[in-house]
Amino acid sequence: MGSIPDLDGSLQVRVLDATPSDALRAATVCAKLPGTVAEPILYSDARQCLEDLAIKRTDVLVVDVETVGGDEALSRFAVRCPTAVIIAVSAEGSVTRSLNAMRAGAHDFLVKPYSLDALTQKVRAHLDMRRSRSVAAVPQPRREADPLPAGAEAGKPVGRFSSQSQPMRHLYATIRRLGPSSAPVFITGEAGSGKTLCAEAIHGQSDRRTGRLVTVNCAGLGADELEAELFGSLTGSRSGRSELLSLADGGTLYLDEICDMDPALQSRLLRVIQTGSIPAPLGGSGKDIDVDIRLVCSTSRDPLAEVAAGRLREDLYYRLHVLPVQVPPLRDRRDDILPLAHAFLARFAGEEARSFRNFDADAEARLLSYGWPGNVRQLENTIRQIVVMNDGGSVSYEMLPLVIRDTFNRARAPAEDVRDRRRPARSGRPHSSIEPLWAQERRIIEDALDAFDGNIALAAAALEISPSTIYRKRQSWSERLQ
Ligand SMILES: Nc1ncnc2c1ncn2[C@@H]1O[C@H](COP(=O)(O)OP(=O)(O)OP(=O)(O)O)[C@@H](O)[C@H]1O
Repeated sequence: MGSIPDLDGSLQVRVLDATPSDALRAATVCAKLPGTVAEPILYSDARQCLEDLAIKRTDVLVVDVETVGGDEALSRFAVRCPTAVIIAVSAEGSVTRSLNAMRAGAHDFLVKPYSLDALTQKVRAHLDMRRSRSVAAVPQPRREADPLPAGAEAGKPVGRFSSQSQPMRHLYATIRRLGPSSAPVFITGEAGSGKTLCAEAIHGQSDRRTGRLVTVNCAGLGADELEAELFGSLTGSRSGRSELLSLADGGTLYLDEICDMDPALQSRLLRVIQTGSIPAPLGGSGKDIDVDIRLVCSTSRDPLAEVAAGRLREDLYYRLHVLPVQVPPLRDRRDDILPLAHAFLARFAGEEARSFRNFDADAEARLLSYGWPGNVRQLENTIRQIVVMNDGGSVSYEMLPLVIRDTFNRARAPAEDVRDRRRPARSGRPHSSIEPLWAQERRIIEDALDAFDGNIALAAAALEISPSTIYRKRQSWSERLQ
């Protein structure tokens, strides 16, 4: 049991989910993983799966937390397949549920209904990490120095990046150079440009890749929740220890959108960086805990302007801004647009069983001239939307979403919209009839979900946001309404 995935024979996949359609979806994705994959085994009975894990090899286990019987039970599954990549899925999308699943031994967590793409990416990323770990474990002859790859080699894509433009080749070389250091990295770049991919690649290039990469979206959690998850609390954490920080011990902590972290939390983080230890929770009897964590953080804003505005502590900025990395916006690397569009087209056409193979000349010209304010994420979502809504051999200009086809008209429309919307207020619309922003946002997102029969991936694509934004928003609405 517990052989190295994909290195000695076919990949063995097991899926445990009492809902047959969910089990089948997961199995279909796993069957398409790279390399030789044995026919995935589906279980609806947790006991049968547990018995098989004890005696049969498992490389990938996709497991529904509710079918297993909760997080405690999940840990019994995890100990029976210590080298398998375990992805826990659950209909409950709370941060606590996801953290408990990870504590129980899962490598990653997805909220149902998850997109097939999200599952593929997670399984692939963990398999890649395992593969590089097992290769690293083979003793290498001692060398005087480990030179960095030079020239063209240094500019080859790292991690999950695939683009090849000159600015990106420069970025890959930078990541290779700073990856092995333990100094903090500060990533800047517009939303959707690839900052998360960058953090993953930096972790993958470091000796810490055998440890965890723990990602925290500072914009996605309320101040109290983030504090409890990051620093632990006597009431909120079972052990009284700092849960996320201790999960990242020996690995990398990626703080996404650091400027959104509450200033009081920024002070506590600064103290952890200064002392290299996590203070025991206030009022507790425990001791400070020494940790070895590499910090990588990101922002899509101008960090110095955030310091000037008092949203980012200056002393924290200088502690974190040691190795700066900038991910260029897509409009500044137009050579990437068509190769990325073709790669997304091939991927989504395969996933959605469509026959698209290319773009016609007008469509290509428009993709190239468009500004892509939402960067690679917008391009990815646009291609997915086109593939889902159409079929044919090549993508035509008419298949492009209106916002991309007709920038001039769309650019005028919002201003007119705003004028139209302001008019009723001036004519005496009562203030009490103005709906709060979060409620308007909720209505728009729920309309999109209705339009796509509850499919979060498609609704997110149409709204040009990431599926995780929808999950986060839903979580915050349910908390508001409790
Ligand atoms: N060079 C690339 N090659 C392939 N896919 C990419 C590339 N860059 C970004 N992507 C894809 O684009 C999407 C957005 O990337 P990512 O999440 O890393 O951006 P981000 O800057 O962290 O976004 P945000 O600021 O919203 O958190 C992801 O689905 C990612 O896989």
